[in-house]
Parts: sequence; structure tokens; C-alpha cells
Amino acid sequence: MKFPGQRKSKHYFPVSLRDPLLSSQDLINSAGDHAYIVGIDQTLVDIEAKVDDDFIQRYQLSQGHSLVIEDAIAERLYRELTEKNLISHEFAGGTIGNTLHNYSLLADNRSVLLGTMCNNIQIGSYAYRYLCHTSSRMDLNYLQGVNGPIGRCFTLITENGERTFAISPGLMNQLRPESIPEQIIAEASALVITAYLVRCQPGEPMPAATIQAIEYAKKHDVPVVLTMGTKFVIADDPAFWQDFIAKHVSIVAMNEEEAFELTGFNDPLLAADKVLDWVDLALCTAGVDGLYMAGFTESTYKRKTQHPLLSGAIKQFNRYEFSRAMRKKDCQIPFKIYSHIEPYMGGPDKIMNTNGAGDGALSALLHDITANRFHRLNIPNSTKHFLPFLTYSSLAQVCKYANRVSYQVLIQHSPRLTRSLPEKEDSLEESYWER
Ligand SMILES: Nc1ncnc2c1ncn2[C@@H]1O[C@H](COP(=O)(O)OP(=O)(O)OP(=O)(O)O)[C@@H](O)[C@H]1O
Ligand SMILES: O=c1[nH]cnc2c1ncn2[C@@H]1O[C@H](CO)[C@@H](O)[C@H]1O
Repeated sequence: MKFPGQRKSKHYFPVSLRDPLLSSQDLINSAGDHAYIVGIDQTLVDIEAKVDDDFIQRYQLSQGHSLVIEDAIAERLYRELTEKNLISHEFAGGTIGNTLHNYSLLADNRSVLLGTMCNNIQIGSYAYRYLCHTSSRMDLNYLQGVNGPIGRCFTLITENGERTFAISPGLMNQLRPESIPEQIIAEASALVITAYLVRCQPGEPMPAATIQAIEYAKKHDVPVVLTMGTKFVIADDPAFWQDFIAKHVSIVAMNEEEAFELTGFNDPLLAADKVLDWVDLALCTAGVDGLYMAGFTESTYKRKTQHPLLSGAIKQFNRYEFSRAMRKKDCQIPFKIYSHIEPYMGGPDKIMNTNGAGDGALSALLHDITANRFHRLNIPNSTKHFLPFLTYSSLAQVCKYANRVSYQVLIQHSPRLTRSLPEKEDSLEESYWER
């Protein structure tokens, strides 16, 4: 595992606190395989095309929405895109696939993907391309074989820059509960799922497989991380999602629109705060406004920020952002902590594609959480683990890292990182980071 503390010059993580008894070689060689994340996804390839508004209407899609379409319509849509030469890019996609791939690239470490994959893969087929464009550190040995295609996600970009997803599911929802390996979940640092997983036809097994994975995670005390997907899935039934999150989820990742649908709060800070009624940690991305995090720490050990205090809907909300997050149940006196960060370097001069920017932020958070577990497995007696912290770094530092990864996604075309971050960041010297 690329342990965050190994960065030589400027770090995203507080390496000055690293245990002096620890040789970095020990870290590289020992517990690497045991600190990994597992996720479930609908295996999908993104097929990106520029279209006009008339195209969206003709196929009865709705702008900004991710809708599932029938096979016959998908074939007609695909034929029109190819005949008119409108397809600009094809990428491996899926919100969890993207997140795991990015995690594996950032951490140079194992992630395990659960989902379906074609038993017979033809060279050049979508399944083939999915596998070719997936990090070799992503463990695909636990995928369930199916006799048919994986899903296609037509990513239709209209003149206003809006993305509309039309999903042709193929057999992506055929994952069965018995294909969920209990031991893989039991030993993971986190189980990552998306709200999209419950959007299935009656009788499809994916929702039951997801619940099976959640049950194993709860049995073995593995945090369940839910990323929302799209506001429309939440808007369909906010009460269902509130209940689902309260029952099953420890960490929520969402953007401000999804946060609004879930909580009724327009302000991402208030929405993240509301989500703490149900979970241990919330990440809320807010496009040009950067991102927010909210969580808990042990009251006695909260740490004051050295950054200027920020005022928002909650007064001086970032006062204790130098604290490390903990699960609420692990705190004797839980204390709420919040942090916010503006887009890295004010945002890129030119955004290539916003698709996947939120997935990138979540993969950074997962890297920090797994680094913490990795460190704890290696050096359980380290001073860093005198309390059962969830993150290795402070909330402020996690925000910084998440934001940096989102920036990297914005400056490339693919929703998955094509390469890791530079080892040395000259830009970390700049005043933005000093605040
Ligand atoms: N226009 C922008 N300018 C600067 N930074 C941006 C912009 N859009 C996004 N970002 C950065 O990317 C992060 C995530 O963006 P956003 O809130 O759009 O995610 P998202 O809607 O969840 O994306 P996706 O669902 O495609 O993964 C933000 O927190 C911010 O750091
Ligand atoms: O229904 C879906 N299930 C899983 N992933 C999806 C679905 N719709 C869109 N995306 C994925 O979301 C990513 C950006 O966050 C895209 O890469 C797309 O593949």
C-alpha cells in the first residue's frame, strides 16, 4: 500500500505524527492485503456522446436524470449515435467501479469489486473494454459470471453541458445474494454501495445481494459507505432513504442536490449536519463551492483548527476541524466536527469533464480510512490508535485530499483517474493551502 505518510516533501497527512518506531518497509510488506475496501456495483461502460435537446426528448429522457431504458430503445439509440458518428468517448464506468479504481490507483492497493461479468468475453466487447480500463489492483476474482452483456450507460451531453444518463442494464442487476463472499466483507476496511443498486426491475436479485452484503458488514462491524448516485433516486422516496441510511449506513457521500432531496436542507453544511442524525460521517460535495464534511470525535480529544474560523449556518463551524473522525458509537462523549474547503487552486482553468468528480472525492476519503486501518493492523500500540479513530487524518486534511483528487478528475476526460497524484506537489506551497 502506498501509505500516505511516505510522501517525502509536502503531505496530505500529518506524517510528523508518525510513530518513530515504525519503519516504512514494515508497512509496505506486512498487512497490505488486509487493508482493502470492497464495493458492489452495476458493471457499466460509459458511452459518451454530444446530442441536442431534441434527441433527449425523442428518447423520452429527462435532462440531468439517470433513467433505465428498455433493450429495444437502447438498440435504436445506440444505432442513431453510431450512424451519426456522435460517440466521442467510451470508458469503464459505474459509480462504485470508478471509486474503487481511483482508490486502487491512489493507494496502490487492493480493492474488491462485486458485481456481474460476462462468462464469455469477446475481444473488443464492452466487457473486454471494462476490464482493460480497470486498475490491475482491483480484485475481480469475486465477480459473478452471467451469460449475457454487462450494462451500458449512455452519457448524453447537451449544449448546456448537462449530462443525461440512459442506462441499458443488460445483466448488471443479476448479482445474487449467494455470490457475496462473507469473508471478503468481514476483513474489509469498508463496504461501499450506491443508491442505484436498489433501482431494479421486480425479481432482479441485486437489491437482495446488497442487503446480504450489508448484513455481513454489520455482523463484522465493517462501516457501510453509501454514495447517493443521483438526486432523482433519492427524490423518489426520501423517507425510504432516511430509514435505509439510519438502519444500515455509517458514512454518506452525496452532492448538494442529493443532500437537499434527502434532508430538505439547501445549505450543504446544514444537510451534512442533519445526516449526522443517522450516520457517523458525511461528505457533501458542492461543485464550485468545494466540499463539506461533518462527523464526530471524542469530546475530550477535539483539536482546534489553526485555520481562520468560518461562519456559515453553524457559527464557527470549523473550530475543531483538526480532530480525527470517529464512529459515534466509539465515542464516550460524541462531539460534532465540521470542515469546508474551496476547490483546489480555485478550480481548473478548463474543466474537461465533471463526471466522476464526486466519486474521486470519496475515493480519497476511503484511502484515508484504509490507511488508518492499515496502520492500526501493523502497529496497534501506536499513539495514533489510543482511541478507535475512523480516519488517519484530521477532517480538515481529508477535505483537502478529497478536493485535490476531484480536481484531478476535472482536468481529464475520463471519470476514472488515468494516473495517480504527483508524489510532490509544488502547488501545496501556494497561499491557497496556507489559507
Ligand atoms: N465548476 C467547478 N469548479 C471548481 N471545482 C469544481 C467544480 N465542479 C466540481 N468541482 C470540484 O469537484 C468536487 C465534486 O464536484 P461535484 O459536487 O460536482 O460532484 P458530483 O456532482 O458528485 O459529481 P459526480 O456525480 O459526477 O461524481 C467539488 O467538491 C469541487 O472540489
Ligand atoms: O444506474 C447507475 N448505476 C451505477 N452507476 C451509474 C448509474 N448511472 C450512472 N452511473 C455512473 O455514475 C458515474 C458518475 O458518477 C458515471 O461514470 C456512470 O457510469
